[in-house]
Amino acid sequence: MKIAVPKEIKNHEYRVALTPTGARELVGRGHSVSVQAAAGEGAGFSDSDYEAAGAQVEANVDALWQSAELILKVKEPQAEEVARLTANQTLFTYLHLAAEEKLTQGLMASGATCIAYETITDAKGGLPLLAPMSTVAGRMAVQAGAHSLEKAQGGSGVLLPGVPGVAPGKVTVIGGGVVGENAARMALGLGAEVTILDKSIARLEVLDDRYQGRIKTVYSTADALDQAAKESDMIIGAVLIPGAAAPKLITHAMLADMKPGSVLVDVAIDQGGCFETSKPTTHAEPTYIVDGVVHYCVANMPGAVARTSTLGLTNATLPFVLALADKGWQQALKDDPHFLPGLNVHNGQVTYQAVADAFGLNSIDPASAVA
Ligand SMILES: NC(=O)C1=CN([C@@H]2O[C@H](COP(=O)(O)OP(=O)(O)OC[C@H]3O[C@@H](n4cnc5c(N)ncnc54)[C@H](O)[C@@H]3O)[C@@H](O)[C@H]2O)C=CC1
Ligand SMILES: CC(=O)C(=O)O
Ligand SMILES: [Mg+2]
Repeated sequence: MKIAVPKEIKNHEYRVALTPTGARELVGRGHSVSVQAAAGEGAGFSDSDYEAAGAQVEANVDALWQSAELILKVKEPQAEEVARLTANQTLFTYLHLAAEEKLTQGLMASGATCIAYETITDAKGGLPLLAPMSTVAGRMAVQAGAHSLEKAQGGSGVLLPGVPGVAPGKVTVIGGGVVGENAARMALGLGAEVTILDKSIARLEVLDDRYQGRIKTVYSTADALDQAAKESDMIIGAVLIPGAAAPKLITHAMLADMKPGSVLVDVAIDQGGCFETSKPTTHAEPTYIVDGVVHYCVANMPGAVARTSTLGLTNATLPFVLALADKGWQQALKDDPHFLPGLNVHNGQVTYQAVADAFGLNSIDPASAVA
């Protein structure tokens, strides 16, 4: 199979979808791999590393896209990438479609087969291709939030661990999944007072057991959210309803109850965000202030730590990439019930119910697309 790896073009996105190690695996199985010149640079992989692994380095972006059967990316395609996609191509990347109607329409119009990393499941009920980047983003959320608390950033001037004789800052994490637990761990490590809110009692039980009371767990209700808004120095938004738009849990009106200079870090921004006043930001300008509350809403947080993130992401994606290349997308998805929900768009139709629901579109069962 002819596989292409473009250089990512989203703002300050330095990850790459395939490492030289992955290229070597594919080439060893008889596939042809073209990597755009300098695609791996931001993650510490040179063109000659890819060549040594048996890949071709392609400087001509048009030629790279036109010759590909399978395109491997990290971030959702940007407008100029959508325009390049054709009906006989398969795209494998993060898509987050429920947050982006225009992108959804563009992918439908392309006729391409679009498989999202973030809706692939595993036997334990997890999202194995989202989890490594959620781990990164969760760990980064606290350092981004702590920086945002500094006065020069518009923050309240609270140091999370406090000092002897001065109480630590309060961090509330909404959603105790992969992002939430990793954020909570970091905040705990810094010496903050940490509370996690979740709708899942089972998940709160796991966290309570794991952290032995060092992290408070609270069932997420409107009352609990009101209290979090009033008391927290930092709130981290880490909820997910897989594939769907995030619920708005902190409303604009609730900002009036928050302490001036407190910080909202909306990690769920890639699914539309879980705070009403969130809008996507970039690493170039990560924060903005609404009613005295600092908002950090970067939609590709792991892109900033591209070396670690690329290695973590490609460890998780490689088995799926190999299955797509070896078997073709239809057989690969047919053979694996956890890979099948990755299919979001095929042949002009949405194949993921929550994405269709977000925009009032019809969807078809992904199983019918591979039959
Ligand atoms: N901004 C960025 O760069 C990145 C963003 N993300 C995003 O972070 C979000 C969270 O991802 P994960 O932690 O992997 O998901 P997860 O599925 O592991 O955890 C989500 C948690 O939210 C809880 N939840 C759902 N609705 C809730 C509600 N109304 N109130 C309280 N809790 C609720 C669930 O019970 C679950 O425990 C996703 O939108 C993901 O795409 C992930 C990586 C990078
Ligand atoms: C999950 C995601 O959006 C990211 O890693 O950028
Ligand atoms: Mg996005």
